[in-house]
Amino acid sequence: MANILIIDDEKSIRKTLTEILSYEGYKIDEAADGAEGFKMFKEKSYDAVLCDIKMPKMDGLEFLEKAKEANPDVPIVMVSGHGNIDTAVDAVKKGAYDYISKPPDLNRLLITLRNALDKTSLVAETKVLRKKVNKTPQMIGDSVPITKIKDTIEKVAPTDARVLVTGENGVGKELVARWIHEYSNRSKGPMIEVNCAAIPSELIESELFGHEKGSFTSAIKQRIGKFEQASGGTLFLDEIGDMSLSAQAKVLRALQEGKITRVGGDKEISVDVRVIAATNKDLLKEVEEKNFRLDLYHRLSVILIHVPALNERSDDIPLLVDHFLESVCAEYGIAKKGIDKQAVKALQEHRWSGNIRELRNVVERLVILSGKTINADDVENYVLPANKSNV
Ligand SMILES: Nc1ncnc2c1ncn2[C@@H]1O[C@H](COP(=O)(O)OP(=O)(O)OP(=O)(O)O)[C@@H](O)[C@H]1O
Repeated sequence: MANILIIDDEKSIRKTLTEILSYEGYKIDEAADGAEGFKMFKEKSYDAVLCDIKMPKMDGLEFLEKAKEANPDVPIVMVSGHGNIDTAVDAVKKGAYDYISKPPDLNRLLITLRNALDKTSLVAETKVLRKKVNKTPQMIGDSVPITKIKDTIEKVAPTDARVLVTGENGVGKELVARWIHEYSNRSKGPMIEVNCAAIPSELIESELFGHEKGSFTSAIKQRIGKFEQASGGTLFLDEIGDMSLSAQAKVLRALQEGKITRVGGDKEISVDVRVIAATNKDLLKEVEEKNFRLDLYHRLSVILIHVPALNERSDDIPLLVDHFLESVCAEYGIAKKGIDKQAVKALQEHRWSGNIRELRNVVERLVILSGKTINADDVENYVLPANKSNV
């Protein structure tokens, strides 16, 4: 339930507001002047504040100014007497959410407050989403291979060199690509990802290079391809080993000449793109088997980064477990659970498939099924082969 702070020097007004709002289920704190109110505002987190304008010590406007500085996201509703409607309007200009007049009209009070609280939850939601959308996840680990990878990323990122990232499924290849982009001079540009394995071979060319209207039956509109979308940024070609030979020929040309032509078009379009590719296949073997072009392989693999599977860097497991414990518990909205040394050791000795997502799932399962501190018995009981049930 929402926490509301009421600041008013008139006891009777505080009492009325508190009665109405408590009845509606809000949790209320009261302060008798701006100074006391500001002290409480700093100490506790409120979802909204109702603040009188004329008060001794610190008046409503001063409170508003200070509170906006301390936490601009909390909506403040001014409560104004007859004489100071103008000041209330002024307060709204200075950042107050709205104002209500004394004596407070019940409906207007409740509606204003509800709107203000909706705003608070929207602001909070947007923050969470923004964090989710914008942030490249951390690359956890200080094992020798991960440290080397981080060093290489730092060296390679500012150049425009093409990078081929190899490794099994889910070992963190995309994360490597994201960090190269993030540390590069192109980080303000887009990072566009294409999963070559997920797109049917007859559509991959139009996906990569775009098409002109009417170039094939379903081409109803002109379409801009991923190469053009990534211009000024980075194009991440994931699962490149699954790309058809005819698309490979066109990608090769795009890399050689820095130009593409849309499917069904005849105009050459220059693109300024850095390409990072990834694969879980042995590309040289694919070359031998004539599934992959050697010339494209050479173009893509100026820098090679191999990301080892989890079993080859078990030194990183304690850090990864701690990291996932923190993020899983935060997602569930619970305090971070502990894990004892034996449990960590048991996780380190487990035969992992190599996929980091598997470790995260296991941590999530342990968080759900174990007590406050995860112990070795929990690991024994809950970290089971996929075909066994937890009960
Ligand atoms: N070193 C790491 N620290 C923390 N999280 C990691 C690390 N490596 C990978 N992850 C996380 O594990 C998940 C899988 O990583 P990612 O998608 O980069 O792997 P991938 O090799 O590209 O997978 P795929 O082969 O399925 O395309 C992601 O959620 C990623 O953020």
